[in-house]
Amino acid sequence: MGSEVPVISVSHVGKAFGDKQVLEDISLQVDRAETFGILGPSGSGKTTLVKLLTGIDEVTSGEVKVLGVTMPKLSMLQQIGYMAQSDALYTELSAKENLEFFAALYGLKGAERSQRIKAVMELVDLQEHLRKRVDQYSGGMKRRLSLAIALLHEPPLLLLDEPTVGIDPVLRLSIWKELKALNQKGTTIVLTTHVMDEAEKCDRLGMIRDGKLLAADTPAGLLQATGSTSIEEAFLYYGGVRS
Ligand SMILES: Nc1ncnc2c1ncn2[C@@H]1O[C@H](COP(=O)(O)OP(=O)(O)OP(=O)(O)O)[C@@H](O)[C@H]1O
Repeated sequence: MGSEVPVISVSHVGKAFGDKQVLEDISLQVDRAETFGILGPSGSGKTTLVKLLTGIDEVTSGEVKVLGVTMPKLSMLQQIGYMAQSDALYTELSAKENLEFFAALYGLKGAERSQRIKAVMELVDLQEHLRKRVDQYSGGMKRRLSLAIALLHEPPLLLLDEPTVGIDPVLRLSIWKELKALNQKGTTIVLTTHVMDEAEKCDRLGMIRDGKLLAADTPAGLLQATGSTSIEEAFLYYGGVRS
C-alpha cells in the first residue's frame, strides 16, 4: 500500500475568488480505498475544496493531483464520479434519458450500459421511476438520481458533496452499505457531510474552518486529540459553531 501513488494529493493549496481567500495552505493525501470525510461549518470551504479535486475549479496556489495527474485535467473525468451539492440534472428529461446521456459521456455502450443503469437505479431504489421525468421527482429522489449518475461508470474515485441530504434514514443506511462495499473493492471516497453519524463511518476526517485544515485524522484520533466523547463534540472543538 505504501508504495502506491496516493489517489489524492493536495499540496499547499490556496484558492481565492477575487480578493477573498477561501482556502489557505491546505495539504492532505487520501490513499486508495479510503473514505475521507470533510467536516466544517457552513461557508468554511468544503465545496470549494471538492471542486478543486474534480478539476471544475483551479487552484490559485499550490497543487492538486489525482492519481498522480495534476488537476485540472479533462480526461480525468473518466476516473471521477462527482455528485454536486445542487443536482446537475436535465429536469425536462426522464431519469433514463439523463442516465443515458451521462453513460454516453463516459463511453458506456450496449449491454454494459443497460446493465449499469439497472444496477445504479436499484441501488438508489428508483428502478420503478426510471421513465418518469425528473421534474416530477422529489428533492430526495433527485439526490438519489445524482448519486446513481456518479456511480454509473464505476469510477475509482467518488467525490460526493453532501450525498445523503434529503435522503431518509433507511435508504441512507443502504447507500452507506454500498459505499462501504465499493470501498472494499478499492474505490476511494471523499465526501462532505454535516451528519455526525456519517462522519463516524469515515476512515479519516478533515476538519476545515475558515479555509484552513485544522486536523486530519481517524475519528478515534480526533476524539483523543480533542478530549471529546463524540465527533460532534470534536467538531465543536474545532469551531463548529463559532466562526
Ligand atoms: N464562485 C465564487 N465566488 C466567490 N466566492 C465564492 C465562490 N464560491 C464560493 N465562494 C465563497 O467561498 C466560501 C466557501 O464556500 P463553500 O461553498 O466552499 O463552503 P462550504 O463549506 O461548502 O459551505 P456549506 O456547508 O454551506 O455548503 C464562502 O464564503 C463562499 O461565499
